[in-house]
Amino acid sequence: CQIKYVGCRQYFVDPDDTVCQKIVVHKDGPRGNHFRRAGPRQRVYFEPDEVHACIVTCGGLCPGLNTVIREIVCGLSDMYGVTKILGIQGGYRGFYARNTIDLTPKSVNDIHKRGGTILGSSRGGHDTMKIVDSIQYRGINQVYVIGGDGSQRGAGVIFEEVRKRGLKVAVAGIPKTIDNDIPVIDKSFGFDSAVEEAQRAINAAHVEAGSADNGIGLVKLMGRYSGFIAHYATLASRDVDCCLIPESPFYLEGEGGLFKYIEKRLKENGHMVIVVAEGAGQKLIAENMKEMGQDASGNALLLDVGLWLSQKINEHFKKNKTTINLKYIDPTYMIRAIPSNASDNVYCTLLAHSVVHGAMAGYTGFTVGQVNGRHCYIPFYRITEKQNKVSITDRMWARLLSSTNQPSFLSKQDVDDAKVEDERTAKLLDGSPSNPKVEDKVASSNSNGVK
Ligand SMILES: Nc1ncnc2c1ncn2[C@@H]1O[C@H](COP(=O)(O)OP(=O)(O)O)[C@@H](O)[C@H]1O
Ligand SMILES: O=P(O)(O)OC[C@H]1O[C@](O)(COP(=O)(O)O)[C@@H](O)[C@@H]1O
Ligand SMILES: [Mg+2]
Repeated sequence: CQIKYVGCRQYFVDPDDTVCQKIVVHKDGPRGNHFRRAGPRQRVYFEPDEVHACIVTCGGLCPGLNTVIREIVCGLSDMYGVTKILGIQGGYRGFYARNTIDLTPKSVNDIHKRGGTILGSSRGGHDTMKIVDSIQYRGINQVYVIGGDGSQRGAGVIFEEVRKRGLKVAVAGIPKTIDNDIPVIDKSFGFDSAVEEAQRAINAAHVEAGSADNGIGLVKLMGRYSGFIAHYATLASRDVDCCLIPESPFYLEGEGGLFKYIEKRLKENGHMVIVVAEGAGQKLIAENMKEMGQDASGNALLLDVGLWLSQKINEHFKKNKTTINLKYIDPTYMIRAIPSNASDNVYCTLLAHSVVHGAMAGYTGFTVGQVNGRHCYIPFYRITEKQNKVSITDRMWARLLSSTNQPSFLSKQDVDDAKVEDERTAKLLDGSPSNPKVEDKVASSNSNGVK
């Protein structure tokens, strides 16, 4: 089967092309992992009229979800002439407990202008047997899962079960996470939009703080285990005096602590802005509050660091008989609910087209992602074995510290621990040097040897 509109041979990707995970290597060192390069193949595995695709969105919202849905539908339809595309509503549990909708280029035409997901999403409800029964019963042979680390783990077990049953089904993921906590890939879609939108909240905090005596603007941003939004929004803004993230422990009292730093900034400048990622300081808060448990997907429910910090700062200055004006802004869900910006829209389009090319070529058990600027197919297990975190020992975090002039809050022990953790992560993600992975093809996983 051939791709519809392709006129020139150069457009196709050589199936043996690979993308290397490590771009900076020692001249005598190992070359590291390579992933299959994404893109259209001259020969594809599925005939368009035999394809029955489905799309599901799982986990929290993220700008760009609708763009990815739109471009999978339009990519399948316009590039390959596929007509049967099903939208699974309400996340994984939608496979067995909810309605489905038919998706056509016409029905998805305008959706990229809207935030959220037209399919709905949910946490929890991943029942592998019921999901694969539903895939089998409906005759679905391409499954597109748009979701974060949890969803990709879910896609991984669906892929295993599909393989066990010998079904001719391609299972493919598109990584979604506003927190940018998926490893290996350069960044996740929606992240740029989130950082841009966060600027509006930081600006407001700065205006409020600057207009009052001893004004303090405190902004909480998302980031459960990874503080990338707070980190990048701080670097982008230049109005932030202190950024607190989950990866970097901090303390309040004494020399080198947050209170002393606030006192110094107020003295120097008369006002200050603090950005805090929602997962920051959780250990510190848990010392005086009860933990909150877990959500339906097993993610930790967080204590509200923004409210807690506001209260602690207010108490501290009251005790010191200093009047301050603290304004706390929590824009988290407002940021998550926006449509994606222009650069994310382009990124979402490329990801969607790349994943369609991969599934049509018969690859399965992979997530599409950009690695060192090139799109490629990454086996599920490579991105689910570790979370992407801000490295507090690398130069990007050092740039932030020099831009805010905040104390590092870290002891030598903290830095040594972070270095050990960074090395462990690098080893785990690098794995053993290998040939291109994703050798899993729908055909080779089919015990009946179809095609
Ligand atoms: N280890 C896992 N195995 C199977 N399904 C999982 C696993 N972890 C999470 N899921 C499912 O993936 C979906 C999304 O997970 P969640 O953690 O809420 O969001 P995200 O995918 O954005 O990280 C949920 O329906 C959840 O049940
Ligand atoms: O209130 P909800 O929907 O559970 O979402 C809160 C969480 O969702 C996130 O935005 C993203 O998490 P996921 O990538 O797991 O969807 C986190 O930053 C935040 O802690
Ligand atoms: Mg997650």
